[in-house]
Amino acid sequence: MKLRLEECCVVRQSKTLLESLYLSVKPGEILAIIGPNGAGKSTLLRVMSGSIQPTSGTVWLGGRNMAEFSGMELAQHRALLAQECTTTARFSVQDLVSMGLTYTGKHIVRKKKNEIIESVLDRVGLADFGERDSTTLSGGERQRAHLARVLAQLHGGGESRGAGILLLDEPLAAQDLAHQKLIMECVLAYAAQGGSVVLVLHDLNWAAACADTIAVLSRGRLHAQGKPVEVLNIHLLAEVFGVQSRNYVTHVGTGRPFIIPHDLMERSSLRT
Ligand SMILES: Nc1ncnc2c1ncn2[C@@H]1O[C@H](COP(=O)(O)OP(=O)(O)OP(=O)(O)O)[C@@H](O)[C@H]1O
Repeated sequence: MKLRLEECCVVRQSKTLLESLYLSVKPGEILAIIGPNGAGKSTLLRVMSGSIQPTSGTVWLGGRNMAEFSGMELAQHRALLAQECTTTARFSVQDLVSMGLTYTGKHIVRKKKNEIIESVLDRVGLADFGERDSTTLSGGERQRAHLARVLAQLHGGGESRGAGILLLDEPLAAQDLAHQKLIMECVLAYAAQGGSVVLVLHDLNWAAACADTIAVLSRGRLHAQGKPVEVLNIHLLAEVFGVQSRNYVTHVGTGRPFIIPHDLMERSSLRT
């Protein structure tokens, strides 16, 4: 199902958080949203998920205005992993994940629900954590438990292989390298099955390595949009992030850019 934003603006307390945005993601595509702190990335993701309405403009989901979707319909088609996932009540991890099935798993029998929960926990590297009190999880484990909840939601909606939309806000922020890789594998697998994925990422190299399209937000505006190789360059780093870098390299095998903090490395080597 295609998701498309048409001239979307968000204004809060007379401040424009998003300005006249046009953006789309189609089935099978991975879209990475990058930009400095406060650029409007999380706000954009919330608009794309339908959890907040744009002040003006329209979000189209499969050709229908998203504002017309019921909560149940939205739950079946898209799932949002928010930037901060807190867990205060003492649910077990499997109960936390089963909350993803509250709407979309109503018709599913208990045995099948348990299979879904087991499968998504395995995918996020928490196969042995089902019985654990979720308030005792580490930051990275907690984020992955919530990712499992979100995957379960789409699974219950029948969108595990197909037209669902997975919206992830900084899913790598709390993860070590092995788990960053595991999560990006989940993302690639979901897109390979025909799903759409929208990721807010601060790590530009993961965006460069895995995204089909990168959208660069700066002060609520779409500064640039295109393939990683078209978008990521030293001019962008200077203009949008205010970081001067003399160089970046291109990965020989794939032709995708890889950004190295070249100047910092040179300065560090002077200290040794
Ligand atoms: N309800 C609100 N009222 C006023 N300003 C808001 C409101 N919500 C968000 N903002 C501001 O809008 C801007 C965009 O916020 P948003 O969370 O979308 O940024 P972001 O790009 O995700 O940032 P980060 O990389 O730091 O997570 C920020 O300056 C934030 O302080």
